[in-house]
Amino acid sequence: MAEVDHLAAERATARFDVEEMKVAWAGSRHAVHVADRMARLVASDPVFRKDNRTMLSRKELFKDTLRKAAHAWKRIVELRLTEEEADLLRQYVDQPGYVDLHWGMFVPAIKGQGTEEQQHKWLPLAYKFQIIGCYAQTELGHGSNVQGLETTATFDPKTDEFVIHSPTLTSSKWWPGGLGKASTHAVVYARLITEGKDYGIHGFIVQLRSLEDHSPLPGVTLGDIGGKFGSGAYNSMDNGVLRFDHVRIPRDQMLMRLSQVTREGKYVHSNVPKQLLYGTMVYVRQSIVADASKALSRAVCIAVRYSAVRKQFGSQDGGPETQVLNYKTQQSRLFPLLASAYAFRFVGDWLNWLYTDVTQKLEAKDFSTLQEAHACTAGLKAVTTSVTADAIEECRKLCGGHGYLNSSGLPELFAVYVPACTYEGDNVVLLLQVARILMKTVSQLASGKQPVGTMAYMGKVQYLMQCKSAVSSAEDWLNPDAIQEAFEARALRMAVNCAQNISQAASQEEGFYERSPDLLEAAVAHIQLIIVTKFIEKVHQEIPGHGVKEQLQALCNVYALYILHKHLGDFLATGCITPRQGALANEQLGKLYAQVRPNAVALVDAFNYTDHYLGSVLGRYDGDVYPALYEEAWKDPLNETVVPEGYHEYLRPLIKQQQLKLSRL
Ligand SMILES: CCC/C=C/C(=O)SCCNC(=O)CCNC(=O)[C@H](O)C(C)(C)COP(=O)([O-])OP(=O)([O-])OC[C@H]1O[C@@H](n2cnc3c(N)ncnc32)[C@H](O)[C@@H]1OP(=O)([O-])[O-]
Ligand SMILES: Cc1cc2nc3c(=O)[nH]c(=O)nc-3n(C[C@H](O)[C@H](O)[C@H](O)COP(=O)(O)OP(=O)(O)OC[C@H]3O[C@@H](n4cnc5c(N)ncnc54)[C@H](O)[C@@H]3O)c2cc1C
Repeated sequence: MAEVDHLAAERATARFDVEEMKVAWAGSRHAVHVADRMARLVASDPVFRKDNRTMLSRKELFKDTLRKAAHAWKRIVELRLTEEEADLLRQYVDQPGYVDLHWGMFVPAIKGQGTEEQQHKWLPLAYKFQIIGCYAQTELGHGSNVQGLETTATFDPKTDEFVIHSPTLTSSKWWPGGLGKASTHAVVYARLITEGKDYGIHGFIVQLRSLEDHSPLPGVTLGDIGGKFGSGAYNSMDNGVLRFDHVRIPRDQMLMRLSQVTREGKYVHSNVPKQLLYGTMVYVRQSIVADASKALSRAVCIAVRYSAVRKQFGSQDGGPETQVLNYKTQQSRLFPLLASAYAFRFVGDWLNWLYTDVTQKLEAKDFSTLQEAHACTAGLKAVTTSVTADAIEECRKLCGGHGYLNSSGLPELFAVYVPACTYEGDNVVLLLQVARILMKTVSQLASGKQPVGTMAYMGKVQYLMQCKSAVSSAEDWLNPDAIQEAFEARALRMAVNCAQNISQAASQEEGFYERSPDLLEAAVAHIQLIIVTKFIEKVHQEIPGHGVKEQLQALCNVYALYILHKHLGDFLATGCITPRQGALANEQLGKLYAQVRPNAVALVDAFNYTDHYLGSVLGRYDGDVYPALYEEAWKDPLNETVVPEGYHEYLRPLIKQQQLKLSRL
């Protein structure tokens, strides 16, 4: 802990119990305790140092990632960490690497799509790192369109094997994390062909590299796809390319939980929806929502603390300069992001609950909630990642010039985070999936079918299509029912408008295609409603700790009214509220910002991040920013010598030449 706390005065103005807010943020006292322990374990270990990361070459960075992953594993084994502790430890190491895909996709794919026998065979190997796996789905030619993948897996009944082949250049697997250099195995998605028939995409476990010397197995060509956006950042990951030339694998390496190929080559599909093949993606999408709140809260923590330290311009009478956090513009840009971090945290918890519930139902062969799980994971993944990526960049701007320095932590955080808008489903593609489900739900309303889950509000169609908001003062917008009604009416009316427009087209498909920009907006409105609803529900729960509930209430209102203000066009165009009511919402928002202001630093302290995890001189807990910035600059390799390399080759001759010219004049 720092000797002098430059943010002490800020912390003293907090009107709530920060320790209890930590519990509300983490989910339980146990969660705070474990996270704290793991974060400190990582921060105190020199192997996990990361302040020099942006200065390493790609090769050095990759080797550093291998070293950290091996050391993390050693610590996990030595300390006999539980699964929960090990996950947290990896999170705090905070360096993308092959282990993310090994634990995050390879293992879940086998768990979700492998038979019990297959799980029994492969999972122990993966759990002990006797094999390292990745998830090889995307190809050079196709990523979003999974049904369009080209790799083939043709069954050969003579040898009881599948022949895995890449028939074209565009069928090369392209992007899988961990594939380029680290993985020994992959779950490969390929078109299953048996008895001359193409049965579409299925998963297969394929060994890629020797377990003795790591060389590629015969028929396998593979490597890294090259450098990516930003210095350091996601370049620690070996995203890879992979081609197969008639590689043979035993039949029992097809993941056979959902469908099987018999010894004779008969294709048998179990009586389950074929979309269960996409289960690993659904699992990862729900975890990405929780990750969004982590990335967003990190950026917000840096920007809030620095805005409290940074001062610009004096008062009229030459008094002390003003903390930039006191500028209303700074507050109106920053506090909605702070509120969004909390909103995403709580909707992430809810989504995790939904996912667990759906998984239990699927195990009991109840598939009724599959569509709800798909719509919520796809939509929330899309909205939370898009907002977070934009917000990290906004936090960089909120930190002025210093935000552009690598030592602020923000450039790297942005570069690591921004592909989340693309991986696990491009956000536009995912929102169009939500829109399709919305249109299906609207079309079923006429038949009297009652929508369920997060679509249930659509059942109130008669009321929501004609209701008028009763808000008549700014304070009325603090009523959760007023907020809920406005968001429900906006989402439903946008969906119904789209459905009406589509119905006028020559065909449903053509109408959907023509109206897809409007459909995106309708999907976003629906997802924002879910986030607002889950935040309101959270605040309705019993929340212990002095002032904690009040702060969360204020943040919930900030989130909802900020969205209302930002998307005012939607609310006005659908007639849910009047321009005057829109103005009242904005007035209330200003009052809420004033309420958040004295609590802002304490609200980011409640994230409980160590300085190591934040990785930012601007976001330091003690607020002692300037000496740290100054010191950090000297660590740059350019400052290793006073006279730079290249001086004698390029600078001196140039200067001397000009001096000579001048002396001749
Ligand atoms: C750390 C970073 C690591 C990154 C890793 C990666 O990126 S890995 C790579 C990540 N790659 C990607 O994320 C690729 C993104 N692309 C995709 O996920 C799919 O290609 C697609 C969903 C866009 C279309 O799929 P399609 O052409 O097969 O389907 P369709 O549109 O014709 O709809 C047919 C029906 O299926 C339903 N349904 C669809 N999905 C699901 C689901 N998950 N669950 C349940 N249901 C689902 C849909 O609602 C519809 O229902 P209806 O109306 O019949 O009742
Ligand atoms: C960092 C990173 C890690 C990754 N890790 C993995 C991994 O481990 N394993 C793996 O298999 N894959 C991985 N991927 C691949 C990733 O899943 C795909 O890139 C992603 O699904 C998007 O597909 P695409 O690249 O084909 O984009 P495209 O679909 O080609 O997108 C291009 C543009 O077309 C638009 N578009 C596409 N279809 C439609 C449509 N129907 N309607 C309207 N617009 C459309 C998109 O919005 C986008 O603007 C990774 C990607 C990245 C960037």
